[in-house]
Amino acid sequence: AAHAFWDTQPVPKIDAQVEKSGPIEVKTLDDVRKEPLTLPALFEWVVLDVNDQVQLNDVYTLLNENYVEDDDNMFRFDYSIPFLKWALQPPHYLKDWHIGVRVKESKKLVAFISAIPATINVDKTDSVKMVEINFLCVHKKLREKRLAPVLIKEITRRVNLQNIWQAAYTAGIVLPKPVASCRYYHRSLNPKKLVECKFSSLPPRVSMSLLIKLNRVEENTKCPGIRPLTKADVPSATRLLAKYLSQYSLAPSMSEEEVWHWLAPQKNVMDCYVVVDPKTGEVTDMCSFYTLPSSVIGNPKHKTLKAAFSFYNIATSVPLVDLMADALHLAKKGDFDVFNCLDIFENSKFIKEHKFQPGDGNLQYYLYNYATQTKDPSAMGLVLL
Ligand SMILES: COc1cccc(CC(=N)NC(=O)c2cccnc2OC2CCNCC2)c1
Repeated sequence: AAHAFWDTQPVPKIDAQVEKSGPIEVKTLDDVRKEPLTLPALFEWVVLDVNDQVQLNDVYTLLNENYVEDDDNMFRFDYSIPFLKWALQPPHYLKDWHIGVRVKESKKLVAFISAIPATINVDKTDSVKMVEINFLCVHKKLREKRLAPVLIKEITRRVNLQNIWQAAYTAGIVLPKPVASCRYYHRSLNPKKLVECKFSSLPPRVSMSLLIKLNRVEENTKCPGIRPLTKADVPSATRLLAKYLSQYSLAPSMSEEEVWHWLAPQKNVMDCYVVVDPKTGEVTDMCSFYTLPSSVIGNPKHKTLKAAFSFYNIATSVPLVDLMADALHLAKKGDFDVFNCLDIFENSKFIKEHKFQPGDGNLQYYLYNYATQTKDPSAMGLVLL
Protein backbone atom coordinates (compact mmCIF):
# COMPACT_ATOMS: atom_id res chain seq x y z
CA ALA A 1 0.00 0.00 0.00
CA ALA A 2 3.08 2.21 -0.18
CA HIS A 3 1.73 3.99 -3.26
CA ALA A 4 -1.95 2.96 -3.27
CA PHE A 5 -2.75 5.61 -5.90
CA TRP A 6 0.46 5.82 -7.95
CA ASP A 7 0.64 2.05 -8.43
CA THR A 8 -2.65 2.35 -10.38
CA GLN A 9 -1.19 5.01 -12.71
CA PRO A 10 0.83 4.74 -15.96
CA VAL A 11 4.15 5.64 -14.35
CA PRO A 12 7.23 3.40 -14.03
CA LYS A 13 7.37 1.31 -10.84
CA ILE A 14 9.79 2.83 -8.35
CA ASP A 15 12.30 0.00 -9.00
CA ALA A 16 11.64 -0.34 -12.74
CA GLN A 17 14.43 -0.58 -15.26
CA VAL A 18 13.35 1.12 -18.48
CA GLU A 19 13.67 -0.97 -21.66
CA LYS A 20 12.74 1.58 -24.31
CA SER A 21 11.53 5.16 -24.08
CA GLY A 22 7.93 5.96 -24.89
CA PRO A 23 4.31 6.03 -23.72
CA ILE A 24 3.47 3.46 -21.01
CA GLU A 25 -0.17 3.03 -22.05
CA VAL A 26 -1.93 3.99 -25.30
CA LYS A 27 -5.61 4.96 -25.12
CA THR A 28 -8.11 6.66 -27.42
CA LEU A 29 -10.83 9.23 -26.74
CA ASP A 30 -13.34 6.36 -26.50
CA ASP A 31 -11.54 5.13 -23.37
CA VAL A 32 -11.97 8.49 -21.61
CA ARG A 33 -14.81 8.97 -19.11
CA LYS A 34 -17.21 11.65 -20.35
CA GLU A 35 -18.37 12.71 -16.89
CA PRO A 36 -16.29 14.22 -14.08
CA LEU A 37 -14.94 12.01 -11.28
CA THR A 38 -17.17 11.70 -8.22
CA LEU A 39 -16.32 14.03 -5.33
CA PRO A 40 -17.27 13.46 -1.65
CA ALA A 41 -20.85 14.66 -1.01
CA LEU A 42 -20.23 18.17 0.35
CA PHE A 43 -17.99 19.28 -2.52
CA GLU A 44 -18.43 20.40 -6.13
CA TRP A 45 -16.15 20.82 -9.13
CA VAL A 46 -15.67 24.34 -10.47
CA VAL A 47 -13.65 25.82 -13.32
CA LEU A 48 -11.73 28.91 -12.19
CA ASP A 49 -11.91 31.88 -14.56
CA VAL A 50 -8.58 33.57 -13.86
CA ASN A 51 -9.77 36.61 -15.82
CA ASP A 52 -12.21 37.17 -12.96
CA GLN A 53 -10.33 39.00 -10.19
CA VAL A 54 -12.53 37.47 -7.47
CA GLN A 55 -11.86 33.89 -8.62
CA LEU A 56 -8.15 34.56 -9.19
CA ASN A 57 -8.04 35.97 -5.66
CA ASP A 58 -9.63 32.74 -4.35
CA VAL A 59 -6.78 30.75 -5.98
CA TYR A 60 -4.22 33.18 -4.55
CA THR A 61 -5.63 32.84 -1.02
CA LEU A 62 -5.89 29.04 -1.16
CA LEU A 63 -2.23 28.75 -2.21
CA ASN A 64 -1.02 31.51 0.11
CA GLU A 65 -2.48 29.63 3.09
CA ASN A 66 -2.14 25.97 2.05
CA TYR A 67 0.54 25.44 -0.62
CA VAL A 68 4.10 24.08 -0.43
CA GLU A 69 6.18 24.76 2.69
CA ASP A 70 9.86 24.06 3.29
CA ASP A 71 10.79 20.93 5.25
CA ASP A 72 10.81 22.84 8.55
CA ASN A 73 7.48 24.59 7.92
CA MET A 74 9.09 28.01 8.34
CA PHE A 75 8.28 29.30 4.84
CA ARG A 76 5.39 28.87 2.39
CA PHE A 77 5.39 29.85 -1.28
CA ASP A 78 3.42 33.05 -1.83
CA TYR A 79 2.76 33.18 -5.58
CA SER A 80 1.43 36.66 -6.39
CA ILE A 81 -1.84 37.33 -8.24
CA PRO A 82 -0.10 38.70 -11.38
CA PHE A 83 2.27 35.72 -11.30
CA LEU A 84 -0.61 33.19 -11.13
CA LYS A 85 -2.41 34.88 -14.05
CA TRP A 86 0.83 34.75 -16.07
CA ALA A 87 1.60 31.14 -15.09
CA LEU A 88 -1.92 29.90 -15.91
CA GLN A 89 -2.52 31.74 -19.20
CA PRO A 90 0.27 30.92 -21.66
CA PRO A 91 -0.60 30.70 -25.37
CA HIS A 92 -3.22 27.97 -26.07
CA TYR A 93 -4.17 27.59 -22.39
CA LEU A 94 -7.58 26.06 -21.63
CA LYS A 95 -9.81 27.52 -18.92
CA ASP A 96 -11.16 23.98 -18.38
CA TRP A 97 -7.74 22.99 -17.06
CA HIS A 98 -7.96 25.40 -14.10
CA ILE A 99 -9.90 23.06 -11.83
CA GLY A 100 -11.18 23.89 -8.34
CA VAL A 101 -13.19 22.17 -5.63
CA ARG A 102 -15.61 24.30 -3.62
CA VAL A 103 -17.74 23.48 -0.57
CA LYS A 104 -21.29 23.35 -2.01
CA GLU A 105 -22.73 25.28 0.95
CA SER A 106 -20.20 28.06 1.51
CA LYS A 107 -18.60 28.11 -2.00
CA LYS A 108 -15.21 28.18 -0.23
CA LEU A 109 -12.38 27.09 -2.55
CA VAL A 110 -10.71 24.12 -0.83
CA ALA A 111 -8.64 22.55 -3.59
CA PHE A 112 -7.04 23.38 -6.95
CA ILE A 113 -4.99 21.79 -9.72
CA SER A 114 -3.88 23.19 -13.10
CA ALA A 115 -2.53 22.07 -16.45
CA ILE A 116 -1.01 24.20 -19.21
CA PRO A 117 -0.05 23.00 -22.69
CA ALA A 118 3.64 22.53 -23.58
CA THR A 119 5.64 20.77 -26.28
CA ILE A 120 8.43 18.86 -24.58
CA ASN A 121 11.38 17.23 -26.37
CA VAL A 122 12.42 13.97 -24.71
CA ASP A 123 15.81 12.34 -25.32
CA LYS A 124 16.46 14.87 -28.16
CA THR A 125 14.36 12.67 -30.45
CA ASP A 126 10.70 12.72 -29.41
CA SER A 127 8.70 15.94 -29.50
CA VAL A 128 5.70 15.26 -27.26
CA LYS A 129 2.57 17.39 -26.84
CA MET A 130 2.17 17.40 -23.06
CA VAL A 131 0.77 19.44 -20.25
CA GLU A 132 2.67 20.82 -17.29
CA ILE A 133 0.80 20.11 -14.06
CA ASN A 134 1.22 22.66 -11.29
CA PHE A 135 -0.36 24.19 -8.19
CA LEU A 136 -1.93 20.97 -6.87
CA CYS A 137 -3.22 22.11 -3.50
CA VAL A 138 -5.65 20.70 -0.93
CA HIS A 139 -6.70 22.87 2.03
CA LYS A 140 -4.80 21.92 5.20
CA LYS A 141 -8.08 20.94 6.91
CA LEU A 142 -8.93 18.44 4.13
CA ARG A 143 -5.68 16.48 4.01
CA GLU A 144 -5.64 12.65 4.30
CA LYS A 145 -9.10 12.44 2.68
CA ARG A 146 -7.74 11.04 -0.62
CA LEU A 147 -8.74 14.27 -2.42
CA ALA A 148 -5.45 14.68 -4.32
CA PRO A 149 -5.87 11.42 -6.28
CA VAL A 150 -9.34 12.58 -7.38
CA LEU A 151 -7.92 15.94 -8.55
CA ILE A 152 -5.14 14.17 -10.45
CA LYS A 153 -7.62 11.74 -12.11
CA GLU A 154 -9.96 14.61 -13.06
CA ILE A 155 -7.26 16.77 -14.64
CA THR A 156 -5.93 13.65 -16.44
CA ARG A 157 -9.46 13.04 -17.79
CA ARG A 158 -9.85 16.61 -19.05
CA VAL A 159 -6.38 16.60 -20.63
CA ASN A 160 -7.07 13.21 -22.28
CA LEU A 161 -10.32 14.65 -23.72
CA GLN A 162 -8.03 17.01 -25.69
CA ASN A 163 -6.08 13.98 -26.99
CA ILE A 164 -3.05 14.72 -24.81
CA TRP A 165 -1.68 11.68 -22.92
CA GLN A 166 1.57 12.84 -21.28
CA ALA A 167 2.42 15.32 -18.54
CA ALA A 168 5.42 16.79 -16.74
CA TYR A 169 5.37 17.76 -13.08
CA THR A 170 7.68 18.22 -10.09
CA ALA A 171 7.41 17.46 -6.39
CA GLY A 172 9.56 17.71 -3.31
CA ILE A 173 8.81 14.07 -2.46
CA VAL A 174 9.87 10.82 -4.13
CA LEU A 175 7.02 9.11 -6.03
CA PRO A 176 7.13 6.42 -8.75
CA LYS A 177 9.35 7.37 -10.56
CA PRO A 178 11.60 10.46 -10.84
CA VAL A 179 12.92 11.18 -14.32
CA ALA A 180 15.55 13.30 -12.53
CA SER A 181 16.31 14.06 -8.89
CA CYS A 182 17.61 17.61 -8.67
CA ARG A 183 19.12 19.49 -5.79
CA TYR A 184 18.37 23.11 -5.11
CA TYR A 185 20.81 25.85 -4.15
CA HIS A 186 20.42 29.38 -2.95
CA ARG A 187 22.68 32.41 -3.15
CA SER A 188 22.24 34.87 -0.32
CA LEU A 189 21.71 38.48 -1.47
CA ASN A 190 20.43 39.96 1.80
CA PRO A 191 22.23 37.86 4.44
CA LYS A 192 21.06 39.95 7.41
CA LYS A 193 17.37 39.38 6.55
CA LEU A 194 17.97 35.68 5.74
CA VAL A 195 19.55 35.18 9.18
CA GLU A 196 16.71 37.12 10.88
CA CYS A 197 14.21 34.89 9.04
CA LYS A 198 16.22 31.79 10.06
CA PHE A 199 16.49 30.90 6.36
CA SER A 200 20.24 30.75 6.92
CA SER A 201 22.40 30.96 10.02
CA LEU A 202 25.49 32.92 11.00
CA PRO A 203 28.45 30.55 10.54
CA PRO A 204 30.51 30.14 13.74
CA ARG A 205 33.02 32.95 14.36
CA VAL A 206 31.51 35.00 11.48
CA SER A 207 30.09 38.41 12.44
CA MET A 208 27.07 39.81 10.61
CA SER A 209 29.22 42.55 9.07
CA LEU A 210 31.64 39.93 7.76
CA LEU A 211 28.73 37.83 6.41
CA ILE A 212 27.42 40.90 4.57
CA LYS A 213 30.87 41.51 3.11
CA LEU A 214 31.27 37.84 2.09
CA ASN A 215 27.96 37.98 0.18
CA ARG A 216 28.52 41.26 -1.61
CA VAL A 217 27.77 41.11 -5.34
CA GLU A 218 29.43 43.03 -8.18
CA GLU A 219 28.78 46.79 -8.21
CA ASN A 220 28.30 46.76 -11.98
CA THR A 221 27.36 44.40 -14.77
CA LYS A 222 30.14 42.67 -16.72
CA CYS A 223 28.31 41.78 -19.95
CA PRO A 224 28.58 44.57 -22.52
CA GLY A 225 25.25 46.29 -23.12
CA ILE A 226 23.14 43.84 -21.13
CA ARG A 227 19.54 45.10 -21.09
CA PRO A 228 15.95 43.89 -20.64
CA LEU A 229 14.53 41.68 -23.41
CA THR A 230 12.22 43.48 -25.84
CA LYS A 231 9.66 42.15 -28.30
CA ALA A 232 12.05 42.90 -31.19
CA ASP A 233 14.50 40.39 -29.66
CA VAL A 234 12.01 37.51 -29.79
CA PRO A 235 12.85 36.02 -33.22
CA SER A 236 16.59 35.72 -32.47
CA ALA A 237 15.97 34.80 -28.81
CA THR A 238 13.66 31.98 -29.98
CA ARG A 239 16.37 30.62 -32.29
CA LEU A 240 19.02 30.89 -29.56
CA LEU A 241 16.77 29.05 -27.06
CA ALA A 242 15.90 26.26 -29.52
CA LYS A 243 19.56 25.70 -30.37
CA TYR A 244 20.64 25.75 -26.71
CA LEU A 245 17.83 23.52 -25.40
CA SER A 246 18.37 20.90 -28.14
CA GLN A 247 21.35 19.58 -26.16
CA TYR A 248 19.17 18.53 -23.20
CA SER A 249 17.30 15.24 -22.68
CA LEU A 250 14.19 16.99 -21.36
CA ALA A 251 13.45 20.50 -22.62
CA PRO A 252 10.56 22.60 -23.91
CA SER A 253 10.29 23.69 -27.51
CA MET A 254 8.83 27.19 -27.65
CA SER A 255 7.21 29.22 -30.42
CA GLU A 256 7.97 32.96 -30.67
CA GLU A 257 4.58 33.59 -29.03
CA GLU A 258 5.51 31.29 -26.13
CA VAL A 259 9.00 32.84 -25.81
CA TRP A 260 7.45 36.29 -25.50
CA HIS A 261 4.88 35.05 -22.97
CA TRP A 262 7.43 33.30 -20.75
CA LEU A 263 10.33 35.77 -21.03
CA ALA A 264 8.74 39.22 -21.45
CA PRO A 265 9.95 41.31 -18.48
CA GLN A 266 7.09 41.88 -16.04
CA LYS A 267 7.61 43.62 -12.67
CA ASN A 268 7.37 41.20 -9.72
CA VAL A 269 6.93 38.27 -12.13
CA MET A 270 9.72 37.88 -14.70
CA ASP A 271 13.14 39.45 -15.24
CA CYS A 272 14.90 38.69 -18.52
CA TYR A 273 18.09 40.39 -19.74
CA VAL A 274 19.89 39.93 -23.04
CA VAL A 275 23.21 40.66 -24.68
CA VAL A 276 22.95 41.32 -28.44
CA ASP A 277 25.57 41.27 -31.19
CA PRO A 278 26.27 44.98 -31.87
CA LYS A 279 26.53 44.31 -35.61
CA THR A 280 23.50 42.10 -36.22
CA GLY A 281 21.28 42.92 -33.23
CA GLU A 282 20.84 39.17 -32.65
CA VAL A 283 20.53 37.91 -29.08
CA THR A 284 23.75 36.07 -28.15
CA ASP A 285 23.20 35.67 -24.38
CA MET A 286 20.26 35.76 -21.98
CA CYS A 287 19.67 35.42 -18.30
CA SER A 288 16.23 35.23 -16.69
CA PHE A 289 14.70 34.64 -13.28
CA TYR A 290 11.13 34.60 -11.93
CA THR A 291 9.81 36.24 -8.76
CA LEU A 292 8.41 33.82 -6.18
CA PRO A 293 8.22 35.23 -2.67
CA SER A 294 7.66 33.09 0.39
CA SER A 295 5.62 33.93 3.45
CA VAL A 296 7.78 33.79 6.57
CA ILE A 297 5.66 31.81 9.02
CA GLY A 298 5.39 33.31 12.51
CA ASN A 299 8.31 35.75 12.35
CA PRO A 300 7.89 38.94 14.37
CA LYS A 301 10.09 41.06 12.12
CA HIS A 302 9.62 39.76 8.55
CA LYS A 303 6.43 38.73 6.73
CA THR A 304 7.91 37.83 3.36
CA LEU A 305 11.11 36.67 1.69
CA LYS A 306 11.67 37.97 -1.85
CA ALA A 307 13.22 35.13 -3.86
CA ALA A 308 14.43 35.03 -7.47
CA PHE A 309 14.30 31.63 -9.18
CA SER A 310 16.72 30.97 -12.02
CA PHE A 311 14.79 30.39 -15.27
CA TYR A 312 16.55 30.11 -18.68
CA ASN A 313 20.18 31.23 -19.03
CA ILE A 314 22.27 31.02 -22.19
CA ALA A 315 25.84 32.29 -22.62
CA THR A 316 27.49 32.18 -26.06
CA SER A 317 29.44 35.44 -26.31
CA VAL A 318 30.38 35.76 -22.62
CA PRO A 319 31.38 33.19 -19.98
CA LEU A 320 28.32 31.73 -18.18
CA VAL A 321 29.93 32.75 -14.89
CA ASP A 322 29.96 36.40 -16.00
CA LEU A 323 26.36 36.24 -17.22
CA MET A 324 25.27 34.86 -13.84
CA ALA A 325 27.34 37.47 -12.00
CA ASP A 326 25.14 39.97 -13.82
CA ALA A 327 21.99 38.02 -12.89
CA LEU A 328 22.99 38.21 -9.23
CA HIS A 329 23.83 41.91 -9.54
CA LEU A 330 20.48 42.63 -11.23
CA ALA A 331 18.58 40.53 -8.66
CA LYS A 332 20.27 42.39 -5.80
CA LYS A 333 19.40 45.68 -7.51
CA GLY A 334 15.82 44.36 -7.80
CA ASP A 335 15.72 44.02 -4.01
CA PHE A 336 15.65 40.21 -3.95
CA ASP A 337 16.78 38.61 -0.69
CA VAL A 338 17.92 35.30 -2.24
CA PHE A 339 18.57 33.78 -5.68
CA ASN A 340 17.58 30.12 -6.09
CA CYS A 341 18.56 27.56 -8.71
CA LEU A 342 18.64 23.81 -9.32
CA ASP A 343 21.64 21.73 -10.39
CA ILE A 344 20.08 21.39 -13.87
CA PHE A 345 21.46 22.84 -17.16
CA GLU A 346 25.13 23.79 -16.67
CA ASN A 347 24.26 25.46 -13.37
CA SER A 348 26.90 23.45 -11.52
CA LYS A 349 29.46 25.59 -13.38
CA PHE A 350 28.49 28.72 -11.46
CA ILE A 351 26.97 27.31 -8.26
CA LYS A 352 30.40 26.99 -6.61
CA GLU A 353 32.03 30.12 -7.99
CA HIS A 354 29.06 32.32 -7.06
CA LYS A 355 28.79 31.13 -3.43
CA PHE A 356 25.50 29.23 -3.73
CA GLN A 357 24.70 27.08 -0.68
CA PRO A 358 22.91 23.73 -0.99
CA GLY A 359 19.25 23.72 0.06
CA ASP A 360 17.79 21.15 2.42
CA GLY A 361 15.91 19.11 -0.14
CA ASN A 362 15.49 17.81 -3.66
CA LEU A 363 13.16 18.70 -6.42
CA GLN A 364 12.02 15.55 -8.26
CA TYR A 365 10.97 15.81 -11.93
CA TYR A 366 8.32 13.40 -13.25
CA LEU A 367 6.75 12.38 -16.54
CA TYR A 368 3.24 10.90 -16.62
CA ASN A 369 2.63 8.02 -19.05
CA TYR A 370 6.11 8.20 -20.56
CA ALA A 371 8.93 5.78 -19.69
CA THR A 372 12.51 6.91 -20.20
CA GLN A 373 15.90 6.40 -18.57
CA THR A 374 16.57 8.41 -15.41
CA LYS A 375 18.43 11.59 -16.34
CA ASP A 376 21.37 13.25 -14.68
CA PRO A 377 20.25 16.71 -13.48
CA SER A 378 22.76 18.26 -15.93
CA ALA A 379 20.78 16.67 -18.78
CA MET A 380 17.63 18.53 -17.69
CA GLY A 381 16.62 21.65 -19.62
CA LEU A 382 13.12 22.25 -18.27
CA VAL A 383 12.07 24.71 -15.55
CA LEU A 384 8.61 24.50 -13.98
CA LEU A 385 7.25 27.45 -12.00
C1 LIG B 1 12.14 29.44 1.25
O1 LIG B 1 10.76 29.20 1.07
C2 LIG B 1 10.39 27.94 0.65
C3 LIG B 1 9.01 27.74 0.58
C4 LIG B 1 8.55 26.49 0.15
C5 LIG B 1 9.44 25.47 -0.20
C6 LIG B 1 10.80 25.70 -0.13
C7 LIG B 1 11.78 24.63 -0.49
C8 LIG B 1 11.47 24.12 -1.89
N1 LIG B 1 10.67 23.17 -2.01
N2 LIG B 1 12.07 24.73 -2.96
C9 LIG B 1 11.84 24.31 -4.26
O2 LIG B 1 11.02 23.48 -4.56
C10 LIG B 1 12.70 24.94 -5.31
C11 LIG B 1 14.03 25.22 -5.07
C12 LIG B 1 14.80 25.77 -6.10
C13 LIG B 1 14.22 26.02 -7.34
N3 LIG B 1 12.90 25.75 -7.57
C14 LIG B 1 12.15 25.23 -6.57
O3 LIG B 1 10.83 24.96 -6.81
C15 LIG B 1 10.23 25.72 -7.86
C16 LIG B 1 9.92 24.75 -8.99
C17 LIG B 1 8.82 23.79 -8.58
N4 LIG B 1 7.65 24.50 -8.09
C18 LIG B 1 7.95 25.35 -6.93
C19 LIG B 1 9.00 26.39 -7.29
C20 LIG B 1 11.29 26.94 0.30
